[in-house]
Amino acid sequence: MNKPGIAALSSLIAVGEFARGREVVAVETVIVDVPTTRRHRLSNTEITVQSYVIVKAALADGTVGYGEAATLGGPRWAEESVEAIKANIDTYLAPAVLGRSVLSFEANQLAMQKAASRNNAARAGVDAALFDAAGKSLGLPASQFLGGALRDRIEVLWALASGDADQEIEEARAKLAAREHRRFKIKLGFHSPADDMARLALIVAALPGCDIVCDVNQGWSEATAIRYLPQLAELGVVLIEQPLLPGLVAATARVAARSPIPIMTDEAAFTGPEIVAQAMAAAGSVYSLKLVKSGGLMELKRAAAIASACGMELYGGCLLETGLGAAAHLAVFSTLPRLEWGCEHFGPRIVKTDLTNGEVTFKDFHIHCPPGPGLGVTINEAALRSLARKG
Ligand SMILES: O=C(O)C[C@H]1C=CC(=O)O1
Ligand SMILES: [Mn+2]
Repeated sequence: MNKPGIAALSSLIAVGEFARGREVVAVETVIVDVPTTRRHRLSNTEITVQSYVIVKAALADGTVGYGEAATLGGPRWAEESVEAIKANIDTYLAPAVLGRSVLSFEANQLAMQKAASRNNAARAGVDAALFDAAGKSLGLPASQFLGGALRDRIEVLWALASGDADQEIEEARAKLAAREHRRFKIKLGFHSPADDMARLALIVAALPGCDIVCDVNQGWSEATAIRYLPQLAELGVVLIEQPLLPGLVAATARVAARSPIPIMTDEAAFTGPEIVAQAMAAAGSVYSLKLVKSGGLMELKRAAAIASACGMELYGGCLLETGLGAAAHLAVFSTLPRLEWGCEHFGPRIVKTDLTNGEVTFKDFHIHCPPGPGLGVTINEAALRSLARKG
């Protein structure tokens, strides 16, 4: 059987009346450096400034869409840095989608995958801008292209990550009092395990009734994880995220087998085959969904389907995105048949200046999906200009 090429598929769809005027005519990028409200520590990096690449896609009909590619601490959380993301979008990904119909979502993603392998955050940034432009041009929310929304709000967790228990308790109490968050993620692995346990015990005692998730960001060995599992269980921790290095699949599976607390796979699985490998090895029973891992909105929805089919529960992960990146995730999360663990898109509140005009809102412990066309957010152009990296 002859397989139609990407170009042929794209033009097949592009003959439709809806495609007219909806060709991508420009893709521009800018790096922004956004200070955070406090130091955010992980086992292997820490930040006081969050850097993103903001992607602007323009259509022939004059519509403009925006997307965001997030990083954490330079090329530390993952291999992509904002400098590399910008260069690879400008040189490879933008030319791959220019001239194509913005409505050819699958063909555009395939063209980007052909132009650059991996580069998931970069592809996700362009993909989000295209979904935003497509939705704004047609007056439809991006979730409509993904099967339509099943929910308009999602329970949202807040991460405590200064490393100072007193500060963290005060921060959590303020979030509780404002009825914004009642689930908290504690970052572990930057203090000694014994110090982390003492810090965790103080936080748990100060927050009765709150769900506590611990993210080790690969900071422990198998032996350390096994040694501290009983204490984590005793403290009532509900989920342990990425305790070991991604390559330690068998060791993580042994930890999972002894753990009364489910293990969540984060950095260990970006692609579909990686998700399947983790699930088949029994190394994780919950999967953290992130655009920077999956490379696009449709791809993120596929990752959710793969993880679910393997029996994993789903958690809406983040990389401290602004309202723009959060909205791109919410467009997908809102359409998922299952999202057992809610999400953690606290990013718009940890940055000192959000890049949107506040369409993503936090109320009654939920993040509310912005209902407008495209990703449902508009860009605060003055903030974008003032935070854009110069030179
Ligand atoms: O989960 C991560 O590993 C990355 C990031 C997301 C939330 C947070 O506190 O850190
Ligand atoms: Mn994580």
